[in-house]
Amino acid sequence: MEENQGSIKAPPDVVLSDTFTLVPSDGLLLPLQLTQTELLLQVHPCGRSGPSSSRFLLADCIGCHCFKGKNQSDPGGYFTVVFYTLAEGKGSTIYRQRISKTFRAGGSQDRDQNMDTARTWTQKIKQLAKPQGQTSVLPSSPRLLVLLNPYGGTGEALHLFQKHVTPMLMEADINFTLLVTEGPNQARELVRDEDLSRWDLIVVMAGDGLMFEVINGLMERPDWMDAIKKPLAILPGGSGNALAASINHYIGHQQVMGTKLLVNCAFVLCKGQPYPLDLVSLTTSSEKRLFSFLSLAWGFISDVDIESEKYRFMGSVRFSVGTFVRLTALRTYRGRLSYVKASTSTETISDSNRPTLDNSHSELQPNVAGKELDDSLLSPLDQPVPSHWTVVPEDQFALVLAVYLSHLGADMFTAPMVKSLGEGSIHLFYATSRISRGSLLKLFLSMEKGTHLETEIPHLTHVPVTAFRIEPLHNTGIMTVDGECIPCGPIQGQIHRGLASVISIPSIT
Ligand SMILES: Nc1ncnc2c1ncn2[C@@H]1O[C@H](COP(=O)(O)OP(=O)(O)OP(=O)(O)O)[C@@H](O)[C@H]1O
Repeated sequence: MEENQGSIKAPPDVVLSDTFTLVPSDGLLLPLQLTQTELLLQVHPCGRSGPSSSRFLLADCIGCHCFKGKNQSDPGGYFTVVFYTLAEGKGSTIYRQRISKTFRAGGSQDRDQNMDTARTWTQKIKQLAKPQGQTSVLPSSPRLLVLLNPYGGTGEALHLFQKHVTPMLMEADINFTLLVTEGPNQARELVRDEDLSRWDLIVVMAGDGLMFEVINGLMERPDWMDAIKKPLAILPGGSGNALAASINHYIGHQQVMGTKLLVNCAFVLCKGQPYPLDLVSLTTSSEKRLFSFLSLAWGFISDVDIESEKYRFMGSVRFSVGTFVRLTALRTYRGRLSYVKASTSTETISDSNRPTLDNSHSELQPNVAGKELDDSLLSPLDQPVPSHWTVVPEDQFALVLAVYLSHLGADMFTAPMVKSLGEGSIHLFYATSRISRGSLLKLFLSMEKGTHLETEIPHLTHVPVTAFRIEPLHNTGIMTVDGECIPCGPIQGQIHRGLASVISIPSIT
């Protein structure tokens, strides 16, 4: 919202213009104008102190409703407009905050006429508040299935959903069915067997672990090719919340955590459209196939992730505590690492050239052989990697991380080079045992702001790749996929660009 000192200059594209009383107010009639992009309210007549006009962006508007006055003798017609504007909160952080404005139309003695005016404004505001210039893939009243893990993060997901998300969805006229999960794998089995035509959107209010379950459940279906295109949405309710933080970053929102991140993401859910999400197909030596949207970690990062489970009550601080604990007794792991370098043409996708769901232009588009998704870059795990692969000589590693989103957690801006969803690149980081504890500490302390790669860190390598293979020499240690623990052993993967679909909005910057 912007406030101006001068009177409203007549904008060139006025759609509606009238005078209303602001409720509650001192009864003054105030001029209100609706343009294609804004609602402009003249608050005070010129010459009086204080801001004279307020401007609200329709891009920030999630809903508008009209209603009659409570009192039968009141002939007024009312409408309330709800915005989630970017505003500075405590500690100078900028995040979305609710502003609602209620107007009373009382130009006539006839209640029906005043209600007609309120209805006309409501309908026009709702129409113009829809994302403009984009073909909407979702219906105007989408049917949402919300899967919520009550034990994610600090165990407050249900309370946070009811307090912050339910009111927003109601104001945005979005219906939802809430399913609170009762244990691990329930969500995976549900999406695997569900009649997906009942839902327009599957929303995950949890951490990245539940989203991992949902994606793998969809990929286990016989109709996975269609099922994996079902739009997914994330609301942060876990302790890591990497997908939520990454989308928040790509949009241009400031890095925030907790309820601020939740409100930003709930706004995205109300206003968003599906965007392509890359998946990495992972194969283990037991022929098990997994689909990952975030990361594969071996060594320091997965050790911290899993060993810090016991500090879960601390929320995301658990990762910082876990980092200090593990640094004092750093473990290293012997193994081999190989990869296919990404071609330098892997470009950042701006909103204007972003591939649509059906029209991705990359050579990394999913390749379907028969009914299987073909990992064309990979050879079987029990055979050597193809000759064009780069092979890192066998070494002792402190960490190996393959990450495909910008954030590994709400305050872990691990891959600042990732600017948008669906870029088609895996960012492979590895550090050998020669890295010093001091360097590792510096790396993790500066990761919060994403400044860790601004100076060279000896013995840490970063390379963008499209496929990789990790071969631990001993099956000890911890490996995680999207933060979930898997048995440690040989594993390889390749990226499939835009295979899944996730709700986001265009960048605001
Ligand atoms: N009702 C439940 N009880 C116990 N575990 C559950 C339940 N529902 C889901 N789970 C499991 O909990 C695990 C972690 O869930 P989730 O990702 O939501 O939280 P988190 O680990 O706190 O967050 P993050 O993954 O972002 O760190 C998932 O593997 C999921 O299978």
